[in-house]
Amino acid sequence: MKRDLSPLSHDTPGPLPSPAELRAQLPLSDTSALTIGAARQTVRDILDRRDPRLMVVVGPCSIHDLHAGRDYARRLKALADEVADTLFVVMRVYFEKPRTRVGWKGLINDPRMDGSFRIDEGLALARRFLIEVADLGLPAATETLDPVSPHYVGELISWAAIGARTTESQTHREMASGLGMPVGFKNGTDGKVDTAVNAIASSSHPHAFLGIDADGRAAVIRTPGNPYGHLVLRGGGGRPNYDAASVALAEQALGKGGQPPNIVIDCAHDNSNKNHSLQAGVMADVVRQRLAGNRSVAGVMVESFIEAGNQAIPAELSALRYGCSVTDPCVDWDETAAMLRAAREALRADVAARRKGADV
Ligand SMILES: O=C[C@H](O)[C@H](O)COP(=O)(O)O
Ligand SMILES: C=C(OP(=O)(O)O)C(=O)O
Repeated sequence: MKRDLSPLSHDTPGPLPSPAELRAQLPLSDTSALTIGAARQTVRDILDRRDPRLMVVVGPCSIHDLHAGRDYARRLKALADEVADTLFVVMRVYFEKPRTRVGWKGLINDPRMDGSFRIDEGLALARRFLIEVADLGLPAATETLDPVSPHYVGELISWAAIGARTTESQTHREMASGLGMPVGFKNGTDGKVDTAVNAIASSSHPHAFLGIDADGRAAVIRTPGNPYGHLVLRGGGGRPNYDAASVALAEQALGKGGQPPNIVIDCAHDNSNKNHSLQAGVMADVVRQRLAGNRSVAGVMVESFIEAGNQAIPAELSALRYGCSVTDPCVDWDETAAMLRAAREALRADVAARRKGADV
C-alpha cells in the first residue's frame, strides 16, 4: 500500500521574495532609520529611568484599511508632538492577529480579507505602510507573531509585543532574543504573570535555533539575547490586573524572577473586559499610580481608532465602516486625544520634577 510520506500536509502557491529582495524593493530612508534608532533608544531610556516620560503605545487593534491607517497616523503624529514633553507616543501598527480560535489573522496573512491569503502582497503592504509611518517621524509598535515576519519588517519597529497567547512559546522567546527593539511580554490569557517573567528571563539569553536568513534560506540563527524584555499587564482569567495591588504583585514576581520592575499596562483586553469605554478609566488609574509615586509603570497601551467600537467583517467589503476596528473595540479619535491630553496635564509637573531630580 502506498503511503504519503510528505513531511507536512500543505500546498505552496509559490515562493515569496526573500527578505533581502523586499528590503531592496522598499528601502528605508536614512532619515527614517535615524527616527527609528532614536525611538528605540528613547524606549530603552524610559525603561532605564533615564527618560521620565510615560510611553503610550496607542493605535488600532489591527490595521485593515491603509487609507484609514494613514489618516490615523497623521492625526497621531500631531498629537504626539503636542504631548511630547510628558508622553512618548508610539503608534500601534498591528498587522498580525493571534486568534483564540479562528478569524481574520491580519493584513499580512490575508490583505484582501477574502480568504485569498496573499501573504506576498501583505508583506509588501505592511512594509510600505511602516515606511510611511517612519517618514512621518512617528515610531511604530507591533505584535511579532510569525517568526518569519520580522525578517521582512522588523527594522521598522521601535517597540514589539509578544502576545498573551504566545508568551509561553519557546519559538517566540527565541525570536524576541534577537529583536533589536525592546519587547513587552504580555501576561498569559489566564492572568498568570510568571509566564511572562519566565519569557523575559529566557529572551535575555542568547539562543540558537532554526530560522531563515536574509536570502530566505533555512539557516541556524544565533541571537545575542534581548536585555530590554519587560512585562505587559493585560488582565486575564476573568479579572483585570492594572490596579496598584496587582502592580505590586507583578513587581514582586519580577523581583523574584531576577528581572527589573518594568511594567506596561494594557488598558484594553481583559483590563477593560474588551469594553472600549472602560479604557480611559484604566489609563486614569495608571496616571494616579504614577502620581502616588509608582516607579515601575513605564508605559500604557490603548486600542484606539478613528471611530469607536468594532465591526464584523461584512461579506461585501464596500460595506465596511471607515476607521472602525475589525478586531477588538477601540476608543475613537476624540476620546484618544482627550485621554492623552488629560494624562499629559496630570503628569506634566511630575515628569518635569523627575527629569530635574535624581529620582528618575
Ligand atoms: O487583540 C486582539 C484580540 O484580542 C486577539 O487577537 C484575540 O481575538 P479573538 O479572541 O477574537 O480571536
Ligand atoms: C492580541 C493582543 O493582545 P493580547 O495578546 O493581550 O490578547 C493585542 O494587543 O492585539
